[in-house]
Amino acid sequence: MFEDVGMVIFCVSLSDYDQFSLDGNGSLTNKMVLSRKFFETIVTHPTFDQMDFLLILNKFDQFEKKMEQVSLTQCEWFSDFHPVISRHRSNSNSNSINHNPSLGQLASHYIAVKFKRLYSSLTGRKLYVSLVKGLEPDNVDAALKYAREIMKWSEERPNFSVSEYSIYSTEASSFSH
Ligand SMILES: Nc1nc2c(ncn2[C@@H]2O[C@H](COP(=O)(O)OP(=O)(O)OP(=O)(O)O)[C@@H](O)[C@H]2O)c(=O)[nH]1
Repeated sequence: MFEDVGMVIFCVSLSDYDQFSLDGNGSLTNKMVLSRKFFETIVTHPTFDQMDFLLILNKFDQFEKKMEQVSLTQCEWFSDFHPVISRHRSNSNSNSINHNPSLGQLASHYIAVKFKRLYSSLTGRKLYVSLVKGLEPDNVDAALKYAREIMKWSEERPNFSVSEYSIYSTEASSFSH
């Protein structure tokens, strides 16, 4: 715990959705569910009250590959993931904007919305999210640049709330790639 913290960057490995680990009570628990529990603890901690949070969804490269082999519903939190897939979807070039997103892109947006809804229900605030490939330095730099921008916005933010445009619904706004 530190004083003068401007924002919290919380990292989650996307590829954890089919992994298991022992929780504090010694029970085998899905690692994404463990991340969610830890996220809930940090988000509701009084030290971070009213603080901006940036969720980094890391290992997007591994995740895209894994999604082709292992269903996201392996994680109980994601049991309602039923994407509508185009037969002409592309799996490559995940950074491009296209109208046929890969399964990995659909799934990562779904996970971002899950965390955004959870965060909003706990704090009434908006969660910022960034998809990251941690082994690509430019990708990490872009996420950190996004974090600096959020801090700047929050310094400049007037004392009234402004509704923001979102293509993913209110809870799912502010999604960085
Ligand atoms: N492919 C890929 N590997 C990554 C990425 N980010 C980190 N890594 C690699 O992941 C490894 C370490 O990450 P983890 O195994 O998650 O480390 P950890 O948090 O100590 O692991 P656990 O506590 O067991 O979950 C290192 O080998 C990193 O190089 C990424 O975005 N993509």
